[in-house]
Amino acid sequence: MASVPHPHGRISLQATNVTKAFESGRIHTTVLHDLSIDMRAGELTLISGPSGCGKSTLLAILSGLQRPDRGKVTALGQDLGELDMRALERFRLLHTGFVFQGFNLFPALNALEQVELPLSYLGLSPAEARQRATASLEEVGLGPRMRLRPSELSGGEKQRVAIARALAKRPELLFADEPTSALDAANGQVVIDILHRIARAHGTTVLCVSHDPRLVGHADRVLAMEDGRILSDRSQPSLPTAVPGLKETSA
Ligand SMILES: Nc1ncnc2c1ncn2[C@@H]1O[C@H](COP(=O)(O)OP(=O)(O)OP(=O)(O)O)[C@@H](O)[C@H]1O
Repeated sequence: MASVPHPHGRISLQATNVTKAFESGRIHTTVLHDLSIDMRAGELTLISGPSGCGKSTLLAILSGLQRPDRGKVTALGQDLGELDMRALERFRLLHTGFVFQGFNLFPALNALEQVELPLSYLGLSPAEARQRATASLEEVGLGPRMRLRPSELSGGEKQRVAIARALAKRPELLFADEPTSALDAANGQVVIDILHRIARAHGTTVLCVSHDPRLVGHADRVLAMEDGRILSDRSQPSLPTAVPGLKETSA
């Protein structure tokens, strides 16, 4: 698998006139209204907004997990609507990483094994998988703790394992759905700063959705969403992302 890094600043992910509705019995709810946005490589974009405004649905559509009813999603130059289910799955495997609120770790595996496991699906040899997994865990500051299982790690550390697992695939697109909501303020800040550093260091397009207002200052760009629409779109000078214990990587 050769994943070519998308140049920093280049538009890498785009939604054009996307509409999505759900039917529940006789109730028809339009969750996304003719929404258009684009995101750039090397940036952390935060989509913030109240519960139920459509953030997770938008993330699912942008990542190819769901299809829009109308409109188009272009990821890394590929119109996702042109891909059948199998091709879409392959696209996601090769190019995307996900981080979720609940970490989604296997209780019986240590941190190193959690990160190695998905690399086998990419066809990496065990030696390559180990080398990549180790590098990713070191990058998120967990080098010394990589032999520990989830029950032996704090919430913040578990989320860092989940980030390392996504990072080890070297995805061009990294999606995070409420990655800090199970964490206290300090750990939440470390997690968002790690995601920010990944965008910078690897040219990754990082899209994070959250209703946590504390994250706003840590993103390159903040899209405020309400009732299925983008209300404001603000780029901002980003804060330094020095995280104690993290390995420095060059951009
Ligand atoms: N599969 C589905 N079937 C029916 N309704 C759905 C489905 N998925 C989402 N919805 C509805 O769409 C609306 C938006 O949901 P979504 O999860 O995208 O919002 P959100 O902004 O991410 O909320 P939260 O911050 O609480 O996670 C909600 O009213 C939800 O009930």
